[in-house]
Amino acid sequence: MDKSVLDGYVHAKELYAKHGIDVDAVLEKLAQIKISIHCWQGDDVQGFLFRDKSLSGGIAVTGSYPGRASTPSELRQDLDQALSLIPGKHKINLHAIYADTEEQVELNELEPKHFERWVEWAKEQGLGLDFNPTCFSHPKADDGFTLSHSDESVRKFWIEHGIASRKIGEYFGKELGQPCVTNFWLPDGYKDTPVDRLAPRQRLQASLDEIFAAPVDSRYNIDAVESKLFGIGSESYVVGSHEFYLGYAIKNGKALCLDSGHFHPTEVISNKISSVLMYVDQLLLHVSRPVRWDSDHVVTMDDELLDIARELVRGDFLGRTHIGLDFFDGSINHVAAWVIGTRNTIKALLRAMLEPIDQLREAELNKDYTTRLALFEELKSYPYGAVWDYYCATAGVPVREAWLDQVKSYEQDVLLKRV
Ligand SMILES: C[C@H](O)[C@H](O)[C@@H](O)C(=O)CO
Ligand SMILES: [Mn+2]
Repeated sequence: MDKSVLDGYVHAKELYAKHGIDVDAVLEKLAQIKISIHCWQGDDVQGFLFRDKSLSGGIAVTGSYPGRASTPSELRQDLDQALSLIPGKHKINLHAIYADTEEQVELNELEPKHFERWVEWAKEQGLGLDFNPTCFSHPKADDGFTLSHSDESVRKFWIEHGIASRKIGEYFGKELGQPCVTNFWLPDGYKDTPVDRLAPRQRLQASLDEIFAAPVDSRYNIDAVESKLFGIGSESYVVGSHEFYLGYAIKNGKALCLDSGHFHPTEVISNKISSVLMYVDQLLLHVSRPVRWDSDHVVTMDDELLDIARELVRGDFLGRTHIGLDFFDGSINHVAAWVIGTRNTIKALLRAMLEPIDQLREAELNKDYTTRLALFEELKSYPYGAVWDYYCATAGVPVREAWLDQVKSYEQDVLLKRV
């Protein structure tokens, strides 16, 4: 290890120790945290099942950076490259449209066998897998409705897809020895003001009830539901709103997914975590970065990312929270996007773990808000970067921006050679 990295770490350890923080213990804990890295950043949410179908569901990728993956092997190759630059062992989050099969298979007919190659690869790499039914980019979702559709045959198709998805999740969990989180997000909603806000929600509830009634082993598969405020084309009304899913998750013992881009622009999910976890057992996060809308920008070290990490650490919620990422930026190198967003998320957790929480809590309880504020501010310039560098070095991944050279070489050698 570079001597300056080690020296920096030794100095940082001393400073944090003065606040009672055992930095070595923090790093051991950090290494246990798995981030669920979303496969869809790698190919602009295109998938492999319906290559001619463009992205729908009110979400959008902008940018045409060259080299995006167009086969499952390419996507895995790119993920391997990204993972070699990210410290720790993580999970990969797949959508149904990422099935690796030569068969022309419909979404409601998907089976574990269509994902065998993903499982093989995950085993080789020591990764977990998460899953999502894909309720968009499909002819049966073209009018903007899926599980809440008023046409029974369309609704049935999506119910079957939901059941098939949970079985695939169960298979992932069983094969990989760690539960798979299967997350339900659907775009259903109206562009303009509806007359009837209730009936679609009743239909969605009935569909979910039917999907979750299918026997699936909860040791291997965890069901999650994800709300949204609005999408492109569903600006006035979204069936699966926050209140709908919060209620559904509490009533039915499901995990709730909070996506940081799915609320009003000034509303933050960091402030929801402690409340939600009082009533639901497990939380799924889609860490993203909304810029003015649900734009799914790459996660940066901004205040909200830090506040999310702080809430998870201060509330001791890491054991009940599945931390997933959800961004898709087609204007930059696809591998770099994963590396930047994932490293930032882990780094934010590290920063949160390096806070003298007991000391801060004591100041707050004693109404010594001066000390609380002074510590908050001074801690901002504590040398967490030196701890991060040491963590990367010991995990065998590049220190600081050295990873960028590797991504640039990979771009030259692999990405730009793709046709
Ligand atoms: C592709 C994802 O499932 C999707 O981004 C969803 O999670 C979402 O956040 C939609 O806005
Ligand atoms: Mn999401």
